[in-house]
Amino acid sequence: MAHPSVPVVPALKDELDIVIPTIRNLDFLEQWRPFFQPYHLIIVQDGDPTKTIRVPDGFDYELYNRNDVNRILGPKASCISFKDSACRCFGFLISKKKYIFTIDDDCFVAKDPSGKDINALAQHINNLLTPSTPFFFNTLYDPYRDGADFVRGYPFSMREGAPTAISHGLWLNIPDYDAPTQLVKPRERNTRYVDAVMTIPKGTLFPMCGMNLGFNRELIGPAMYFGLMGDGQPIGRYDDMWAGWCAKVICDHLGLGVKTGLPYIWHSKASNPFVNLKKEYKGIYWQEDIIPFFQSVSLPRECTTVQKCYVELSKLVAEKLGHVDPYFQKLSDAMVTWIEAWDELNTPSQAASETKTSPVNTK
Ligand SMILES: O=c1ccn([C@@H]2O[C@H](COP(=O)(O)OP(=O)(O)O[C@H]3OC[C@H](O)[C@H](O)[C@H]3O)[C@@H](O)[C@H]2O)c(=O)[nH]1
Ligand SMILES: [Mn+2]
Repeated sequence: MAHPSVPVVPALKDELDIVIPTIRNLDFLEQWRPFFQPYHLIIVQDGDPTKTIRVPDGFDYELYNRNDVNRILGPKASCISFKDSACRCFGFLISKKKYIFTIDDDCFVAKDPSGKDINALAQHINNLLTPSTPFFFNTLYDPYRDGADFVRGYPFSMREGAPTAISHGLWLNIPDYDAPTQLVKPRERNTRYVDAVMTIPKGTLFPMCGMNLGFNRELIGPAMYFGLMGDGQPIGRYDDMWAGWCAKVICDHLGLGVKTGLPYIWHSKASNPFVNLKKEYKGIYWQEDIIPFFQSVSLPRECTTVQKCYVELSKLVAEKLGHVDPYFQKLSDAMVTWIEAWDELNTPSQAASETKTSPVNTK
């Protein structure tokens, strides 16, 4: 029990950045203020860099537009998508913190069945700070949660679990459906609140959605590249999917865990299914080749770091998916550029020299 006179410091206050990709004013932050205000925000402004993005007063943030991306990365900026939410991964790159939470600007505070506001950030932090169980499924779901445990038959030698790299949250109201599903079910809303957090078993892929996502940047950051999407690219809305597939095979290889389930956010805006179909359609049939590729990936023992795994994966992408479309050679090259940028920005000497055009705003 915290002593009343000692202020409670929010968990990971100085170890976590909140990354928001945006093309609009960030009024949505007003609803998140009780939960987000103590944390530093990294706002990645997409689209026209001359447009001013309004951020509510009282938030500590840094804002990067396309001019900043080009200035900081130089030629390596080619790996950061333009006019697609995939641009958010620049925020992952430029951050210096151990943890990241990323959220879309049309995601609001949801209420649990008791009517209480859900602090999605606190739940992600709890998910990330407790182990995962990728090697043996616990049928009572998250065994580290209050009121739960490992069930009978769960090997005691495996109850220490694995470090959690990713925490994948869900959405009430507008579900993250692909365009064909949106088109045939335009009025479907997700009203089902499932009170569970599960570890995605080792060897199983999953469709990672970027709108309500937390991860440990030190464990898996270099794999969280959201690919080449949007302007000038033949595909969109597969940014988070690509990152999730790459990250999951690397987590499996390195013995790290990925959780999905709580927390929920309230996803308020359905994007246009016709526009989405134009962005997605190649991905819808390419993924019939992409998924078997990721299911077949076996990374060599010498790949002991995320960077080594990722570069090895980029070679396999070119080799095994190059026949699908020339895009995959471009993507393979961009994956290597991303790792070069990651290592360049995250070596102490270089990182310190980065300056920001937009002054860091304090409360
Ligand atoms: O060109 C753009 C368009 C949007 N953004 C920002 O990205 C966030 C998501 O945008 P939005 O909510 O309009 O699209 P959704 O269809 O709901 O997004 C889902 O599917 C695509 C992605 O995978 C995304 O993560 C999913 O949530 C929002 O913050 C926009 O401001 C952008 O940066 N550039
Ligand atoms: Mn949305």
